[in-house]
Amino acid sequence: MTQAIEVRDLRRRYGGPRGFEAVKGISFDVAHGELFALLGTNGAGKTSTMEIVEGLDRPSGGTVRLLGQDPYRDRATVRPRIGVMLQDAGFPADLTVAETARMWAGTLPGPRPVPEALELAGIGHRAGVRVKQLSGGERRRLDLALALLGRPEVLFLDEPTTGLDPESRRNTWRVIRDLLVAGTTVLLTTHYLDEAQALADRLAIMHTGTVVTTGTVAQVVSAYPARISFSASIGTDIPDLPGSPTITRDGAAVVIKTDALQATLSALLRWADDHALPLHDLDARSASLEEAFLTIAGGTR
Ligand SMILES: Nc1ncnc2c1ncn2[C@@H]1O[C@H](COP(=O)(O)OP(=O)(O)OP(=O)(O)O)[C@@H](O)[C@H]1O
Repeated sequence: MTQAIEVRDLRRRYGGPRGFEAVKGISFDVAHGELFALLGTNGAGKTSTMEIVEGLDRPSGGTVRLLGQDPYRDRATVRPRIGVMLQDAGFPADLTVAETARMWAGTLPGPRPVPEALELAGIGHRAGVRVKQLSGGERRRLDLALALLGRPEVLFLDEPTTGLDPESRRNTWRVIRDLLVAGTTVLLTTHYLDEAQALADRLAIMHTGTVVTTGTVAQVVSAYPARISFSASIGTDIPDLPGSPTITRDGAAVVIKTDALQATLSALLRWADDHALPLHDLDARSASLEEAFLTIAGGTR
């Protein structure tokens, strides 16, 4: 079966052939019904990538297939099958929520009933309110409702929960999960790593226009070392430990990074027991998505 989205060696240069290359030859696939998250530092190229996959922009190099078609050239046939959550849909602020949705629905073939889309996005209770009176979070929900109006097969969500309070974020996550269960494919950008962890089947971490790592959360995280930290009396000699860990000390604070958490930790605890040495503030954990991200953002991998 073909993928819902296929991106091959995608490039996007701004300002002509000698201009700035914001996306430097990236490749990824998104299967039907999958949520793929693009993560990355500011300016990494996520929005540039998203806009090309949506068909808003032409690549400077490489190819993109969206639902088997070229999203830029075949935009007229692809557009009705996708939903894009715009940051600011640009409707008159004097219209009410329901009027805005009806106006948008008027441009779509076979849209959902407006009340259904508003309820789905959790903004049904504000249907009669003028857009200019909505809070920032309510605006984001209206943006989501508009994206859902066309019953999209592929949904593009560019930072969908930025500015939402924690409860609204979780409501939006529920909406997204329900859409995935119903078979919708989702391409998401987010700065919230917990959002990617909660929703993404697979993800890519971008940095300065390239994909540095991609895979499931577990696959991405497994490439980074686990971390053990504790405080020990200054002058204590830490023994050789299995797993070839790197050990750094700052006064009494010790940080051990290892690819073999269980073996390193077991040996450390045995050694501490044998010497009746208390390890204060002992903490041991596998790498997190945040650590992988920060390592990449810091340019150390
Ligand atoms: N129209 C444009 N003309 C020139 N440069 C642009 C244009 N759009 C984006 N860029 C540049 O391309 C790079 C990538 O921008 P992009 O918006 O794709 O990054 P991003 O990963 O979405 O960042 P953020 O997380 O800050 O939204 C940035 O350096 C940006 O300044």
